[in-house]
Amino acid sequence: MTTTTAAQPLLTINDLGKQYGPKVVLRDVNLTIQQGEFVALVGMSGGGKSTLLRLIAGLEKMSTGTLTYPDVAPVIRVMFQDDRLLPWMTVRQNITFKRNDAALQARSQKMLARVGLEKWADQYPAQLSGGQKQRVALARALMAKPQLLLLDEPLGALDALTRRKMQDLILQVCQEEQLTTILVTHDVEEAARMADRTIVIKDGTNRYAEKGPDKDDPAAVGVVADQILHDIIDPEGGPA
Ligand SMILES: Nc1ncnc2c1ncn2[C@@H]1O[C@H](COP(=O)(O)OP(=O)(O)OP(=O)(O)O)[C@@H](O)[C@H]1O
Repeated sequence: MTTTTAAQPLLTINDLGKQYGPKVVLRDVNLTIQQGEFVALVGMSGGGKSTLLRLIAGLEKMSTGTLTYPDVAPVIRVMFQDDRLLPWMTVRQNITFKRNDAALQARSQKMLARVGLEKWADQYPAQLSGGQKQRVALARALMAKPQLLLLDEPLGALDALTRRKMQDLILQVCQEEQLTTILVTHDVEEAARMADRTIVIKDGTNRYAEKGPDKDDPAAVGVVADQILHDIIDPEGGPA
């Protein structure tokens, strides 16, 4: 997503560190996320990407450092790899939690339309495909009109074609809703394809940042994906 207005920080992370007991998972993370930016976090498995996302979400406390919002604290929603839908509720109930408020019902209708599921509103999660369930999870995340959407491998369990369609849907929705988005992914091509900027988390810190390709040039995605992969595996990598 390309922003046309001058970049304004949505959140700033300074010298962030996270330990679990003696185990240091993150250290010296310094990062600024701009409003409207789509940022991907990539890196080796166990490198601390999801931990960083949970810290940003406020689901865990950092051990050291600060996370500040130059403006007001944004409304944040998280989408995970598993859809976390309630099986005893219909699609609509899963996103409205059975509240009957008229504005909420209207927004649920709009969000279901946005993710292409109006016709599935009265079905139960067990009747949906994996991709459809993730669409419901996306609609649910959007209900609160978040400013910051955190995506923790939400497409990891989907087949390649469904995944590609979901990438496009997420990009479109993020643009329409003017969201700032942080995506954790294992897939370097997904990062290159979706993100304005990809941050490589390595040795517990943010080592590299790769700018996303021109979205109108499909061939450029592969070039950026290769560079991200190189950053991840480069044994000589220094600080960003
Ligand atoms: N609650 C916890 N207690 C102890 N260790 C934890 C806890 N949560 C995460 N860790 C450890 O922190 C490290 C980073 O985990 P994290 O899930 O953030 O990595 P990741 O980069 O997201 O990995 P993956 O790509 O495999 O999902 C791992 O070694 C993990 O075992």
